[in-house]
Amino acid sequence: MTTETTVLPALRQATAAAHLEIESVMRLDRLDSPASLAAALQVFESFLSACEPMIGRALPPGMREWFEHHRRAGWAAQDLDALHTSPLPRDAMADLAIGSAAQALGSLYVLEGSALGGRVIARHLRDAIGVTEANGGRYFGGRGEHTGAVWREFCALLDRHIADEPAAREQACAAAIDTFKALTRRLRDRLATAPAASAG
Ligand SMILES: C=CC1=C(C)/C(=C/C2=NC(=C\c3[nH]c(/C=C4\NC(=O)C(C)=C4C=C)c(C)c3CCC(=O)O)/C(CCC(=O)O)=C2C)NC1=O
Repeated sequence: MTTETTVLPALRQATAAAHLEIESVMRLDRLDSPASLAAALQVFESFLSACEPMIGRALPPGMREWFEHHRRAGWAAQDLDALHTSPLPRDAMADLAIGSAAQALGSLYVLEGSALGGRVIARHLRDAIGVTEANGGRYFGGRGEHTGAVWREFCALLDRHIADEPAAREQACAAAIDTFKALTRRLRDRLATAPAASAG
């Protein structure tokens, strides 16, 4: 038995640098036109479409049903449709291995954590470029007023389902770092080449 009762502080600490790095690439002020929003959404849609099935297969069985109700790739796809933007080609995500339950939990920490920005981002999209849930803001608007409750639910499930041993925590932390890095790389590549202003 360890005395540490939650894996969350370990995940936060392990991913602190990777988190800062992604924030420097994915700043809100870069979502300043429908075209730049669409470029970012292409990356999130492609990333989630590849990661969610990997995570779903590897999660502890007791978490799979919760996960099925909280997948978000479809929201990003819906937004691309509303913005008349094609999805990117399917991504094999060869640089991200999610094989164990601990790895799936660590990776899902990153995806669920990112949803915490929902309300801030929704307000920004509405005020800056007139985007609402109906015309491209479904993914970033996220769970709205339920955001905090879903996050607390996820944190409780994380603690319940992670094996109480150092190796499981280490795997979860490594997978969380890898998830941040894989997404950061794709955002950096896409946002470097995306149009800076609205293509109309
Ligand atoms: C795209 C814009 C975008 C924005 C502007 C954004 C904003 C916020 N992210 C937050 C927290 C987290 N964010 C991440 C991961 C990513 N953050 C990112 O920006 C990207 C891209 C990520 C990865 C997918 C994680 C793991 C946590 C949990 C940290 C924890 O509690 O352990 C909070 C809450 C801050 C607080 O109240 O503590 C806000 C406001 N989220 C976005 O996706």
